[in-house]
Amino acid sequence: MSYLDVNIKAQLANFSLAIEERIPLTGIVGLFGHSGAGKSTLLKTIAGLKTPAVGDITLAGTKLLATKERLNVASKHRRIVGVFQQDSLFPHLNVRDNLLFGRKRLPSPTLDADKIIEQAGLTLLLDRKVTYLSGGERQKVALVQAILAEPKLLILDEPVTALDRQNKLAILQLIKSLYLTTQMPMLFVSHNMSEHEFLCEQLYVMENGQIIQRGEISGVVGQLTQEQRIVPQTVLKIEQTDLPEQKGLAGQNGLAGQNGLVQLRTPNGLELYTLSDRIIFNQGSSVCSILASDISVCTSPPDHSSIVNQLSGIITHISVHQHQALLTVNCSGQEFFSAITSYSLSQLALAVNQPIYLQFKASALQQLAYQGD
Ligand SMILES: Nc1ncnc2c1ncn2[C@@H]1O[C@H](COP(=O)(O)OP(=O)(O)OP(=O)(O)O)[C@@H](O)[C@H]1O
Repeated sequence: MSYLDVNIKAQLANFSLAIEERIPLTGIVGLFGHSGAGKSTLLKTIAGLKTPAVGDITLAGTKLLATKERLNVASKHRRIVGVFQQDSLFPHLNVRDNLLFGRKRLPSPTLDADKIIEQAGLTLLLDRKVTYLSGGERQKVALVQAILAEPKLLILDEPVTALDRQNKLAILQLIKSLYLTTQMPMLFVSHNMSEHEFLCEQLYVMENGQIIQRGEISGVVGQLTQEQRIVPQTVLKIEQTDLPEQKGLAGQNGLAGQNGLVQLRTPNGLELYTLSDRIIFNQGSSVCSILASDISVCTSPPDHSSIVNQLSGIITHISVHQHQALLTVNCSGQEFFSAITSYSLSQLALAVNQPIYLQFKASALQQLAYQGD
């Protein structure tokens, strides 16, 4: 396994950055932090765009910075490429030439460029000028351009923040599928936890110039919730909506099913209900979320309940902080988060590995983003 080792100290006016971290480059690694936490400063330092007062940075065994030895590899030689909120495509070049730009410098490229361009759905756009692309298409080109430069580390710094929600999921899904194809080390930075939950297995959390949490995403999310730093939510991929009565468009965006309910199905076969005005219907896949505070639990199957979403699962993790408890529950392979009081936790005598029933209203299931055809 390769690592990104960062051991740096920097002072920028009133802001101090102090990082001492060994980050395993496996899966897409998430970096979360609220505005001003120091994410951009850290990324710029890793990429060689800022030099800290003291420190060492080593990427996959190659030393990039060692201030004691006066070693500071120039940014352009670090083999670290970034994709940002705003792309920096060359306006005078077409899509093909933009895509292949960074590749020219590679002595022996290993990725199959045609295959990746096809995977990203860019083949038909190759001859088009980038000034004639939509925002989502431009970001796809920026992403594939970065991947085709075959960096040792790809930094994705808020890459979907500037996109409308219709394009967000398409780019997130593309990042995921390109990671699976290339296994390229990726550091994904965002202040949106849903995006991390969708993409990352490992998460690092920054605050005040330091990494304050690290580890497997569900554990980190649980911890942040308990400390009331974030509102936790379950993020679900939705594969299809398939009630036969969902025929005919209602309103601008949605499909009206029977009683205004729309049935959704996840890839693991869970069938859930939402309200027709909570979802933009499209034939493509979608992502929905439910706040942990909207999911309640029962130790026996709920009977005669008005709540339409009822699932059975197994408790896999419980974390308690003051008067709040966060349960992680596995239902047919999908993790759900439920926030309950520690009073309910003890009243119901809940424990890890215990079978349990979850309930949440249709109105609690909201769409995060959707992908068009
Ligand atoms: N050149 C500089 N001189 C002085 N202070 C700076 C400089 N660059 C950044 N800062 C300060 O460092 C802190 C961290 O900024 P940074 O941009 O790294 O945060 P961030 O987590 O990336 O935030 P955002 O998500 O809003 O981009 C901020 O308080 C910022 O004002």
